[in-house]
Amino acid sequence: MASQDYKSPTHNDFRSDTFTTPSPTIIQAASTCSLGDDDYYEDPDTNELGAYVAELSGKESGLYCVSGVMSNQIGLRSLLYQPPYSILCDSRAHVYRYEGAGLSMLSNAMVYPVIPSNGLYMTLEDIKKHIVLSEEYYFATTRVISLENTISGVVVPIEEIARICAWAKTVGVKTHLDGARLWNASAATGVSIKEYCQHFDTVSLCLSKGIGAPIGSVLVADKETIKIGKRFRKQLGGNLRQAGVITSMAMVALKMNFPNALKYTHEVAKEVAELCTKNDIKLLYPTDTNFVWLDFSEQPEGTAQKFNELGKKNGIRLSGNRIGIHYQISKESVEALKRTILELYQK
Ligand SMILES: Cc1ncc(COP(=O)(O)O)c(C=O)c1O
Ligand SMILES: C[C@@H](O)[C@H](N)C(=O)O
Repeated sequence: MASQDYKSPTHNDFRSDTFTTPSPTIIQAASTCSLGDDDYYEDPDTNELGAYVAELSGKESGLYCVSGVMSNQIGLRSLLYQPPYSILCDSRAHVYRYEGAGLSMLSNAMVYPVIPSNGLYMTLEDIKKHIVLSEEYYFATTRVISLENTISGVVVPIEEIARICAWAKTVGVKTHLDGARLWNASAATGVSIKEYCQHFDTVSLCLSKGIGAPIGSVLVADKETIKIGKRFRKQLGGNLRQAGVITSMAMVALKMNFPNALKYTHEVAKEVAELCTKNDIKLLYPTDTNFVWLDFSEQPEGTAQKFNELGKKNGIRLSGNRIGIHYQISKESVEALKRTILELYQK
């Protein structure tokens, strides 16, 4: 279901779902947006978006942030007091690997990265093995467990989330969810955003990926934590003036695309995964949502580069072994992708 009212310039871009572009319908929202000053929290469209996402998540309050990095870093910082302290997360976590070392520079936090024993997502057993609960002066006591769902496109089971967060509460550790693609987890499992979010103290929800908004994320939490987060957003220069220009578009995108546009991307991803399986092409992770991961570990050096070049020849954009499907990917691009994969493996 590529967006019916327009063909995105990124209809052939499989590098990531961050490449969704606002359709005319989404852009149109900006022409009738409210123009309040969001530094005074007086912009109706921005307040409405925060309240709407908070309602979906079952949290008291939502704070609009201009990026997922900002909402993650504010969410985590708002749960931390008096360093030294540590945050425990998956060794692949975005908050640890791809946010400019924000945890060490903005939060002065140590990070304990954990390689999940099942290779897919951290379990409570993994966490218990690596968490530091001692208050002894030797240690940076773990104050927050940060999960990511989906992680590498894999859905973390709600049962595991419930176990981890319930246990964290018993030992006085806070929990954050990087829910950049929680929309995808919900669309894939039918578990509501609210059911996922109820377990966490803070949740960051991106609107600029599969949802298709041009900019932004929303951090949701209780009122007190969001009040603390507002100070950190101000410090980061994240308080906008007439934010309605972009939050109006985000609201339209969210209402238009969740969950059906995401379900479509999951169907396409499964179709590509099935082609691989049928041709004995190994995948690195299960295709739970909108990412297909080719396993290049047994392929010759330079396979990723060769894949990108073959893609370019076939008119599509690739970025190594991770294939990202977004709702604006065209059918002809999917066919070109399939041809490219079969060419790469000489099938
Ligand atoms: C899992 C995850 N969290 C957070 C982010 C950060 O979002 P943004 O690029 O909007 O800062 C990304 C990247 O897009 C991501 O993949
Ligand atoms: C690379 C990373 O920052 C981005 N979030 C992506 O998944 O494409």
